[in-house]
Amino acid sequence: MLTIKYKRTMAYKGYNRPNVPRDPTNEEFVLSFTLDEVESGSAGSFFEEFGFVVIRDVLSKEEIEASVDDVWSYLESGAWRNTMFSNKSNPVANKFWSEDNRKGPDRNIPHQWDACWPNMENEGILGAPPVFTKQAFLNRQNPNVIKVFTKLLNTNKLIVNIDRYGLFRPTINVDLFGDGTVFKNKPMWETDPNLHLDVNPWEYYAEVAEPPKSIDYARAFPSKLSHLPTFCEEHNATGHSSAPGNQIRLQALLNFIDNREQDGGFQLVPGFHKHLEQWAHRTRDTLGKYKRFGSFNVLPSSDPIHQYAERITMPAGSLLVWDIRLPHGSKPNHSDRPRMAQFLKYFPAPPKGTFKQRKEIVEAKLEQSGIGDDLTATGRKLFGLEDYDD
Ligand SMILES: O=C(O)CCC(=O)C(=O)O
Repeated sequence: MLTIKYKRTMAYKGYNRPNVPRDPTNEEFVLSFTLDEVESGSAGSFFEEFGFVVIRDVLSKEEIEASVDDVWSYLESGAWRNTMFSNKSNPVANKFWSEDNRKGPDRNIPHQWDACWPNMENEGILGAPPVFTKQAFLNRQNPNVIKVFTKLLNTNKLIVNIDRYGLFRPTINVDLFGDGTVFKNKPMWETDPNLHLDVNPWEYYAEVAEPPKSIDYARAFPSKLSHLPTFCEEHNATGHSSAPGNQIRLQALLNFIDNREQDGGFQLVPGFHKHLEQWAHRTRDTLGKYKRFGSFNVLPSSDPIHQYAERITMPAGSLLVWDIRLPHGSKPNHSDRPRMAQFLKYFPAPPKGTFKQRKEIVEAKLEQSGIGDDLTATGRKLFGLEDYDD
């Protein structure tokens, strides 16, 4: 027992945890940067040091309101159900399909949130499928968001992945019927605390680089317009650190409601991007032995790494970007306020023609979303509908 503990602690020898500065104007939040500070490079210097950065005022008040409304509407629509129950044209699904069983719970009646809630509730994610709503697409093509990624990735030829929404239910003083009559604490709505890596560190830092795997976007589902979880994972199949586009890999979220410590939400291990390589070598024959082939690696709750994690709190409308090499995850909600976010990943465009299958699916989903003329020329490239010029 003692030996294992010693070995695990050794894995963090040489890791120097930097102290994350607080916002001098509001101690509830960590230090954040403006879009001008992204331009000037000061946000980038912070990012290099800490492995993450919060950019505030990326979304306008109207965009925040529209996004909050869209997360609730998405919950209510039931569009997060998997294809068996949401795809009318599938003969098996047809047997079960009806307008009634397709709906989700009412945003104003938390009493309904027990019996009917999207899966992945332990993670605070609204169901497994990626989100294809108009507002989610608009946020993905938001010029301010693109500005940040263009600067941090040093290229304007970007692709965005199609990811999900996060919604942590409030757990304190919940107004069950939305009419001020019955209030309950709901500890069972707390999400599981977790730290993980969306990359396989042992593969990323392998002595011999293996070629990256190709992705089947319509994997295992009868209709190419159905469930499609692969979209959320595409950025994780990184392969080796020396592969093209792998020198820096970013993940991000847009935060829609002021997020304080007690609201639960994102946490990370600051500065760990500088230590991951060492850690991967040290843990290759212990942790790595069991998790070798996965690109999603949860760090055991007994691992001392949890003591180094920090909640990243921030105002509504902020964009948080982190390096894929940071162990990260979330902590549960302990307040009367929900936590809401949209997850995003941008990456340099791969060679022309890589996205034939992906393009067909995204094109159909964009049309279904009703984005119409609001799809921008940049959006068409970001979503992979059109190639970038050489
Ligand atoms: O913010 C969260 O709830 C966790 C997000 C996360 O772990 C991820 O996007 O990989």
